[in-house]
Amino acid sequence: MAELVFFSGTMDCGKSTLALQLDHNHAARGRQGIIFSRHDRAGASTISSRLGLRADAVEVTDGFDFHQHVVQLLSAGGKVDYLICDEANFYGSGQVDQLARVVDELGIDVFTFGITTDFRTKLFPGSQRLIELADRVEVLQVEALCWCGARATHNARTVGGVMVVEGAQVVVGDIAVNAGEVGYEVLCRRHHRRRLTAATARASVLSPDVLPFEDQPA
Ligand SMILES: Nc1ncnc2c1ncn2[C@@H]1O[C@H](COP(=O)(O)OP(=O)(O)O)[C@@H](O)[C@H]1O
Ligand SMILES: Cc1cn([C@H]2C[C@H](O)[C@@H](COP(=O)(O)O)O2)c(=O)[nH]c1=O
Repeated sequence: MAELVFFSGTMDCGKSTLALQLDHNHAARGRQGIIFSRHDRAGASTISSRLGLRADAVEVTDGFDFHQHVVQLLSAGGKVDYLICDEANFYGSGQVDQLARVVDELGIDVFTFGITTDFRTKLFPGSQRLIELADRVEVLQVEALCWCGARATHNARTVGGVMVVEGAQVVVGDIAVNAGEVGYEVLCRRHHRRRLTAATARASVLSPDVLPFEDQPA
């Protein structure tokens, strides 16, 4: 039976890599798939992984209708066995409903990939709907790590390495700490709550305020 699966995790845990691997494995067995993405860092109509893999993809725009797109392809005599949907956190909740229809009414497997929560720990609309509708939610096995070594569970947005908590939900970017640039860093919940990024933790260790006093007068 066809399935709607949501592969989720933090940024940088290997979601796009897995999406491309799944596509490769299914295609190698003669199955016909379509890859979709939205706002990939490498540009429109692309799916890219930090391991260097990249492929063409159909760009999902605001008005895009997955069900209509697949029905049109099938009506034109095309074959569609599965959909790979990357950056699904950026999809609209209605588009996730369309994906569920593709599974239930057309018998096509849909594999979706995305982060669940934004830099403020709030669910993205697309991810929320996937958690509500998916047959399975799979948390990726390759764990991204916080600077402290604990498993990273949250995504922080940074400017010059300092965590920020104001701003638009969607700002395309990468894991980075370049001065002045908007970037992201994955953290454990404890350090996300305390807004302690790698750079701020390093700075607080180096700060004379927190060094033990020596040669104190008696
Ligand atoms: N130079 C490297 N050598 C080995 N693995 C790497 C390297 N660079 C990135 N990776 C792996 O790629 C993962 C990120 O993959 P990617 O598919 O881009 O993640 P996501 O889509 O979840 O943001 C990292 O967690 C790491 O395991
Ligand atoms: C936390 C968070 C992330 N984003 C953006 C940043 C990246 O462009 C993507 C995630 O891509 P990845 O392949 O999972 O690394 O999402 C955002 O727009 N808003 C956020 O709060």
